[in-house]
Amino acid sequence: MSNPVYLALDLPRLDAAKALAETVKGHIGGLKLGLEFFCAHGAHGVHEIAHVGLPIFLDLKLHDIPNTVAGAMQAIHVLEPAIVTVHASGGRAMMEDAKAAAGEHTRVVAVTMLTSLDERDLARTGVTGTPHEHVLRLAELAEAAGLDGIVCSGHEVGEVHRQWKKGFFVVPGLRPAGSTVGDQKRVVTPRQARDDGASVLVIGRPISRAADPVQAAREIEATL
Ligand SMILES: O=c1ccn([C@@H]2O[C@H](COP(=O)(O)O)[C@@H](O)[C@H]2O)c(=O)[nH]1
Repeated sequence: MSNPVYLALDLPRLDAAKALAETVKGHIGGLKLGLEFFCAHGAHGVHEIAHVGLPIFLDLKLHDIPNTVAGAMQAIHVLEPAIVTVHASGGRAMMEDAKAAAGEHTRVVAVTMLTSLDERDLARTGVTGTPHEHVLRLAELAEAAGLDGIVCSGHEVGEVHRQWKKGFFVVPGLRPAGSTVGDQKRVVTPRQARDDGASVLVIGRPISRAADPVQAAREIEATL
């Protein structure tokens, strides 16, 4: 089985991001480039990181009208990402058009409820029900729209996996036992998420901010 860990390269400097990726590449399965990276370094930065030789996950969390999101998906074809994110709350038509516009080898997955939110935060956005109910509802919508899977926390992935057997599940908000949680609220360990059916484990700061990132990545790998 290939390594399910995608390292989130949320670093401001391209040279530092590339050096970190090169250092830990033997202990991870892919590299996740998010908004911070893409806003700072754009397509050039993605090409640079692609030279490391691991699959690239473009976590752009696209959320706009269907025509605009489809245009953005077409524009990133050339970067050949393995995975791209859109927001499920953008609606079914937007997700359908995003999938139709994506490259043949790109998995399109929908962000359901950010792992930095809890039930109280959700209620404040005007959404009724529990995080569980909200995630399951959006997972159903993403499946109906023909997407490959969703992004959710480790709290929900087990139930979503039972309901969507062939889905592809990306789980961030992962913390090895005893590590700093930071701004994340719905967290589980990497092992727990994998056991509950996660396809991809997104891990950033527990590796990138560790005193020894290789050792941190190795220790996570050993738990899986
Ligand atoms: O719900 C979500 C969706 C995306 N993310 C992203 O994952 C990483 C997590 O980084 P850590 O340092 O391990 O907390 C980050 O790039 C987020 O943008 C998420 O955390 N939650």
